[in-house]
Amino acid sequence: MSKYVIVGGNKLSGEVRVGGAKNSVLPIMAATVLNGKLNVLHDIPELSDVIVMTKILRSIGCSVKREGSSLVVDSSEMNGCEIPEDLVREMRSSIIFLGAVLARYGKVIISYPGGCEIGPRPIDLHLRSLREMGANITEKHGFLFCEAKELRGAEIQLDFPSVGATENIMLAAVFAKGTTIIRNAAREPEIIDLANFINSMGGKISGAGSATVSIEGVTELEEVEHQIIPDRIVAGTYLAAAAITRGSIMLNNVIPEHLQSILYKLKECGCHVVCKNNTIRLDAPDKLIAIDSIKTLPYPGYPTDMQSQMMALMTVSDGISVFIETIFENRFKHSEELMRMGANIKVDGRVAIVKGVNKLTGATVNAKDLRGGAALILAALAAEGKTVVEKGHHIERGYDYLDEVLRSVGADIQRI
Ligand SMILES: CC(=O)N[C@H]1[C@@H](OP(=O)(O)OP(=O)(O)OC[C@H]2O[C@@H](n3ccc(=O)[nH]c3=O)[C@H](O)[C@@H]2O)O[C@H](CO)[C@@H](O)[C@@H]1O
Ligand SMILES: C=C(OP(=O)(O)O)C(=O)O
Repeated sequence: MSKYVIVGGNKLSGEVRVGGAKNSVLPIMAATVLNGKLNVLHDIPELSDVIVMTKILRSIGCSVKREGSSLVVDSSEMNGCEIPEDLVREMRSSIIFLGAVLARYGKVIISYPGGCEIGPRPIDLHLRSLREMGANITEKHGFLFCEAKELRGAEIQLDFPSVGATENIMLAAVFAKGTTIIRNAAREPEIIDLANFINSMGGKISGAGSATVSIEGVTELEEVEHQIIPDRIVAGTYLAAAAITRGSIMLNNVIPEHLQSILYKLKECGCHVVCKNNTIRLDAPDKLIAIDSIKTLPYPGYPTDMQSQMMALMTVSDGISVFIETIFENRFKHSEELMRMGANIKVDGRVAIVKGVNKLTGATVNAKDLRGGAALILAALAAEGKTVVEKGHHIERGYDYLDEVLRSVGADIQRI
């Protein structure tokens, strides 16, 4: 198991190119089963989640080849609909095979998904919606047996704008008879990327990025080549890394519009931020100002996936910040580890109160989940002395070459 050893105190300075978004790549990889043809995907990060997705695709007969930063998936020889349980339990996104394989094969057997422990992550909205489209789903011994001779278009009202449920419905609806309308759909940029991918193959999806998405069923899809959008959370994490070290950074290959809620908070804590075309430059102040409150919300609200990194930043700010986590029930596990480093944090259910301290001190800490792990790396960059962040595999689900990238902008960090 990997760990990261960091000696804090270096101001970061330099340029970083941001790669493709994990949360776009994973559903799009699942969507490659749809066309039964060649799919060429560009800007694919080297993440452990991408490796798991690759193994799943291969297990059902697809060929997957990495060519530099591109991935070539040929789904013409797909010959199975049973998704291996050990792989499904490794990550949440495996559940997106539910809609994709059902659409292509008319049948799928899949277990309940695993992933980071950040609170309960039910899939009731996914299942209810697919049932509304005519899927017959039975649940037994932790497995889902789904079948649909023909899926039909339906008007689906989501109780919550779930990212995964919106994606599963979009995928299932691609070949459905008639039109499917999703109301209260998730509006994340990754939903638009998935829709663009499907439309490039000949699908008919409109409204992605708004609360109402409409999918008209088609009968066939073509070969496709697609560029994945840049990862807004990775971008936000590197901006926060520069901010916590009182440094500066220039990010290339970003879509500033996707980071508006994050940039707004970084400006509130005193950072100077300039966006120009596909770049963002951040210069940090000598002393960060505490942000009054951060409430996580579905896009375009402040993302839950940037909550822990911003908390790391607030541990060394001037004043008190309140965090309200509305998306996941148990996403403050990093706070205990930050406290080992000298942070002053009180957690009560979904609320955390952070009182800024003058300095953090290096310690041995555990990454408990992906973004919480990233938050510990950020804290370590600012802390006095040496920090060891153990259980680095969580971090490698979402950040590739993290140590190399941070070293290239001046950090003292080693991956062991
Ligand atoms: C691979 C990927 O894209 N992951 C992202 C996706 O996860 P994911 O797609 O799992 O997140 P959802 O938007 O579905 O979940 C948000 C909330 O809705 C609840 N819920 C969801 C589905 C359901 O059937 N029932 C239900 O109650 C969840 O428990 C959670 O509390 O969006 C999250 C919220 O922005 C991000 O943190 C994840 O990084
Ligand atoms: C929670 C996350 O991802 P996943 O949904 O893949 O677990 C995340 O990216 O922070």
